[in-house]
Amino acid sequence: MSTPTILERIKAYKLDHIAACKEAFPQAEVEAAAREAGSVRPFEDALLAAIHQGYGLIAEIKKASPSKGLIREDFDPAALAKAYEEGGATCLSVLTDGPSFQGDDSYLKAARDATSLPVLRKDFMYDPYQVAEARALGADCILIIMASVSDAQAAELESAALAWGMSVLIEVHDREELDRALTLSSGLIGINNRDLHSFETSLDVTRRLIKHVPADRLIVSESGLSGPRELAELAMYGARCFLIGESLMRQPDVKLATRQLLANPLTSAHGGGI
Ligand SMILES: O=C(O)c1ccccc1NCC(=O)[C@H](O)[C@H](O)COP(=O)(O)O
Repeated sequence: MSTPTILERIKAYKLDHIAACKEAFPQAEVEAAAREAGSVRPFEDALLAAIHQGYGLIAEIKKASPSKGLIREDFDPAALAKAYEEGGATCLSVLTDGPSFQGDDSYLKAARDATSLPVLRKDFMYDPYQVAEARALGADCILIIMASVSDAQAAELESAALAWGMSVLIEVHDREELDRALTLSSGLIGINNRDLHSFETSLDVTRRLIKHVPADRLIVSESGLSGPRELAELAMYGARCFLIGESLMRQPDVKLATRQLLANPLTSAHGGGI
């Protein structure tokens, strides 16, 4: 038997974790908490508005990763969220997975309470229970990783999120996943430059897949992005939205780094769309 990849290992412990959570907090209780969570902040609409003036940035609060280990020692989710907001980020992404990312549900709440930005719960979703849980925490968007779910699971997760009024970011890494994603209704397609089985990361993934995404979907290029030049280069291919974690988390001044990243966006006046 071959060694499981990181994504397969994450899925295995996550399914155990979901079963344990369901024992401890029955679905009806979590749904009641989700109904009390207050209004949803418009995640997809915020990105659509942002790209009229520049780039849409989903700035990620990420303490550690399986590929890099600890990324940021001085880690205060509320302060980081504020720095991102003041630096001009459009939305936040908060990793809530503990075992692989040193994340925590409380980080999402802290980050969201500290800003007015819409927030993505960045986690590995397999069950509508987690969607209700995400809403109960205050999340405005969930992630569906096509590499880790069946078509039926993806549709079930999407419809649960839409029923809660949330946005859905559907993440793909190859053509087959993209074709499957396009059978769903969400307008947000994340092209992950990182292969979640091997960790190999290349911006060629965005360059290759972007031309197969219909114009009515909003593309978010994710992972391995580190500077304005890279954003401008992908903007030439038609990407206007970016999800960035590690390179911003490694900056001593997160607000300044965010501001500098967004300062001179490539606009249509420069041309665009190769
Ligand atoms: O970041 C990882 O090493 C990783 C490994 C396995 C599954 C998921 C992983 N990351 C989750 C993400 O999607 C990224 O945090 C996100 O796209 C930001 O990427 P980056 O800017 O490279 O931190």
